[in-house]
Formats: sequence, C-alpha cells, structure tokens
Amino acid sequence: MTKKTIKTKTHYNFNDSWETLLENKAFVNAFLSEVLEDYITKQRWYGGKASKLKYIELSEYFRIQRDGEVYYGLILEVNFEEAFYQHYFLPIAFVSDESFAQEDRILSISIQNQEGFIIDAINLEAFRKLVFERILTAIPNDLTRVQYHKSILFNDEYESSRFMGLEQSNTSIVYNESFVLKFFRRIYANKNPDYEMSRFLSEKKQFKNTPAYLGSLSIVDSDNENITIGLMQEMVPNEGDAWDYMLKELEKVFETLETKNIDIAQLPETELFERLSIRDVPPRIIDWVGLNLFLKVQKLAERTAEMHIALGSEFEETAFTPTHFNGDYTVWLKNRLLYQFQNRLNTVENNLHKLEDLSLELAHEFLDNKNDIRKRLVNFDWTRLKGERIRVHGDYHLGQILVKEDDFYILDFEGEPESTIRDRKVKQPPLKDVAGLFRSFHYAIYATIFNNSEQYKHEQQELFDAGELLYTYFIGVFLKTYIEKIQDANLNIGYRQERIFLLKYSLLEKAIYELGYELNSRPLWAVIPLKGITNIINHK
Ligand SMILES: Nc1ncnc2c1ncn2[C@@H]1O[C@H](COP(=O)(O)OP(=O)(O)O)[C@@H](O)[C@H]1O
Ligand SMILES: O=P(O)(O)O[C@H]1O[C@H](CO)[C@@H](O[C@H]2O[C@H](CO)[C@@H](O)[C@H](O)[C@H]2O)[C@H](O)[C@H]1O
Repeated sequence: MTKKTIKTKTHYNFNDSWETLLENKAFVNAFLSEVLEDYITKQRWYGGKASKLKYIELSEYFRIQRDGEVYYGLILEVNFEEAFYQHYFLPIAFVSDESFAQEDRILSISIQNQEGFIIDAINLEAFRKLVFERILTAIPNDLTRVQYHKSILFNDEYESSRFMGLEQSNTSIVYNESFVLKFFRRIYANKNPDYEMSRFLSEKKQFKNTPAYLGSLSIVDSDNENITIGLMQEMVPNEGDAWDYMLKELEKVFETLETKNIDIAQLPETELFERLSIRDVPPRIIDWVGLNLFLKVQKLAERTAEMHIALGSEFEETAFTPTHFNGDYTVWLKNRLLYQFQNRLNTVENNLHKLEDLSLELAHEFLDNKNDIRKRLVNFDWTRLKGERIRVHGDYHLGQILVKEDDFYILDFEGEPESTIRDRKVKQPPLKDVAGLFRSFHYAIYATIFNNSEQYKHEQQELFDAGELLYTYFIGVFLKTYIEKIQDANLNIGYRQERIFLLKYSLLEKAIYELGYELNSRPLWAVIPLKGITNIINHK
C-alpha cells in the first residue's frame, strides 16, 4: 500500500496510525528537517546555540507505554557544521484535543483523518503519571529495552505532577510536591554521571547531604549502551541556592565597607591557602564580614569533605575505587587542557568586539600571557604527587548547592557540560572540586562589586583589594576544616605543597573553562574569569 502524504505549509496529513507513524520514512524525514530543526533550536535545553546546526537524524526511538497508551522517546542526533554532534532526548505524544496542546506544540498533524498535534509529552499529565508509575512498579533487574529502576525508599502512589519551572539545562518534574524527576535532554551513550553518583552516594554510602536517589529510567540502545533518560530523587525543601545566598550576604559585606567607613588598605592580611580556624581570623575582619558567613564557609567545607570521603571510600565498585596519579592520567589531562586552552584563545580572539574597558584590557593581557599559561598547564609532574584521585562532582559551584535550615545539599553530579561523558568519569584530585567552589567564591565577590559599583564610594581597585582579602580568608577557613576532616578519614589528598600545586592548577583550569562558558553565553560576565586568570597568573 502506498502511503499518501499531503502537506500544506503548516499542516501534515498521514494515513498511518500513531503506533506505526515512525516507521514511515516520509514522515520522519519531514518531521526532522521541516519541523524539528526549527523547534529544537528554540528550546531552553538546546545546548548547540553557539554552533551552526547542519541536520538532525533520528538515532533511535523507543516506546514509553502501558496498555493502549503510547508515547515515543526520540533520540535525536544533531549534527553541526563544525563537524561534531550532540544527542537529545525528546518524548512526543499525539493529542487530538487542542486544550492539551497549549504548550510545546511541535506540529499540527492529521493522522488517519484525526486532527491533532504532536507535542512534547512532558506537558501531558497522563505521560508524567505513566512514567512515575512505571518507575514505582519497576521489577528488579529489568532486562527490557526501556528499563525502569526503583529504590526501596520509593513507595508512594501518584498524586500530582508539575514542571519544576526553574532555570535549568534539563527538564525536571515535581511529583506529589515531594519528588523530582529530571528528564535529561542532552544525553550520552552511557550511564549519566548524575544517576551513577546519586545512586552511589545516597544508596551505597548514605551520604545525607544530597537528595536521596529514588529511581530512574534508561534505555539500552542498538550498541547495547545504557543511556540514562530520567533520574528520580527526593525533593529537598529549601530556601534557595548557595549562590543567591552568598550574593545576598556579600552585598551586606560590601555595604558595611561604606557604612563603617573601613580603610581597606589597613585591613590585616593573611596568606593565600594558609589554613585558618575561625578564631584565628582577626577581629577586624570578623567585625567587617560578620561571623555568620565564616560559619557558612566552614559548613560548606564540612559537607564538601563528607562528599569526598564518601566518594573516596569504595573498594569494590571499580568505577569509584580511588587511584593514584600516573602517566596515562597526565597525558590525558595535558591533552585535554591544551586543547581547551587553544579553543579559549580562539574564542577570545573572535569575541574581542563584545568586550570593553576592563574586560577588553584583561582579554588582551590573557592573549599576551598565552605562553606563560600554556607552560603552567604543561607543568604537571605526576611523579611528585602522592595523593589519590577519586570520582568528583566535576562542576562544583555555589549554584549546585541548596540552602536548607543552615545546612547545604549538593546537587547535579552531571559533571562539566563541555566534557565528553567518559572524560567526566575520569578520577580527579578532589581538590578540583574545592577549586571549583573557590572560583565560585571569587565569582560571587566580583559579581557583587560589578553589580553594585555605583553604590560604593570606594574606588574599584580598592573594592578589588577588599574582595581579594575576603577571598583569602574564605579560602583559609574552608581549607582548615576541609583538610582536617579529610585527613581524619584517611583520604590522601597530598602533602602541603602538593595540595597548593593542585589547587592552583585546578583554579587556572576552571577559570579557563569559565572564560569559554561566559563568552558563549553571557559575555558581560567574561570579566570575572578574566580577572580570575590574571590574579592566578600574578600570584607568586
Ligand atoms: N531534589 C531537588 N530538590 C529541590 N530542588 C531541586 C532538586 N533538584 C533540583 N532542584 C532545583 O532545580 C535546579 C536545577 O537542578 P539541576 O539538577 O541543576 O538541573 P539541570 O541539570 O537541568 O541544570 C536546582 O538548582 C534546584 O534549585
Ligand atoms: O549549568 P551548570 O550548573 O552545569 O554550570 C554551568 O553554568 C554555571 C553558571 O550558572 C557556570 O558557573 C559559573 O558561574 C557561576 C555564577 O553564575 C559561578 O558560581 C561559578 O563559579 C562559575 O563557574 C558553570 O561554570 C557552568 O558549567
């Protein structure tokens, strides 16, 4: 039977049933090229905005179904002019009732003369409920192609579901106001580290300061790879993230400089990376900053150390067992960082027109310092490093930490967005995460200065000096608690010089990474990593 296809500009007619529609090549071709190219590039979760889309292919599709209710999970391969590709997950539903197709309408279509719409299925409560119930009723060791998994902690009946509606790169659904199911949008032919780490930390190590793992959804692709599609976790009621918290607190700290008319040049200094207990912080600094913020930094150090102790305490599961530095790691690290650095030089050169004043000045300094920076990246002698490498968070910053009743909860273990999935699973020195958080302190301090500069009487350079001083104290207080806890648990993160070397190396690595992130997504912020790089380079 020939399949007749009639297409008008915005409307498609197909004679296939919904259950067989994806077997129709004419439909798939039209859907991919005429509809999805336009649709996908407009989505918040689309990560290819800085590149030029060439074409989309349907890598795989699978059914998410129960009885007669059928949805498709599409795995889309987006190919770019720049000769690389990304995979995305898009679940689709056909609805004939327009009221179900108010949001995320992908295509208006008639199927066997039934008028309707193809929409992103996550908009449908029926779809969300089905996924919830399939996880709830998952059987142990599911060997089918679409696999659901449930932890023993997850036993609740379905009551409600809604979009979480926060700024994020994936799409999360809140169920029963108690659980969060994250549908991964950009996906990788492998278990997602967020799933792996969440399950490991909460199920195996009972680490309390991350949302409890409740279940997941994955598919086995045609190469037998297990691809994580969804991660269900407990919802942590919270007062916002640590980034917003820090900005709020820092605003007060910088205001105090004005209200107390503090002479910044007279404030007592401390050496960068010197461990400090809070009682060693000079009273004039406490008087300026307040005790509370130092207590918070101490608590963050405690939770970070506990996370690393849990991650570094495994002796069976090889994906998590600690290991030492070696030649292979060094070659991998240098290659990756030199490639990334070259990419950043290129990005900076191509984006100079977006920068002005201080950021333009710093960008030129960055380009002028390229040989020095490259030398620092190459200067990694593993034979001098005695500490351990473990699985780490990988994209650890204040925005990944929730604040709840004076405590912190760590989220989003997906790793650094630009790295390949295999690179994200490479064991790293735990101080790489610590450096990530230190960069975040630095970011928060500079964001406060830049956001409020008109309000302050002090000169910008004086504010930078105050900011650097504050940063040094934060780091000192953090390191004291962090290192003590880590050493008590016998996790070896290296001797003193080694720790300082790894911190400086990781700070530089992270700031270079951030420079690309900012230039591609919010060029006004590029000044922050540029300032960070200058400070790291100039620190003896
Ligand atoms: N289990 C949870 N409990 C409470 N809030 C959460 C939870 N998971 C995520 N969130 C909120 O959603 C935001 C985005 O989550 P995240 O895991 O970082 O998503 P993405 O990977 O899509 O960026 C977080 O910053 C946090 O505010
Ligand atoms: O979206 P993700 O959480 O995976 O992380 C990416 O976006 C972050 C910005 O939201 C970016 O973080 C950078 O900006 C933060 C302030 O907005 C700052 O606290 C971080 O220190 C800084 O790295 C992160 O790098 C990027 O991977």
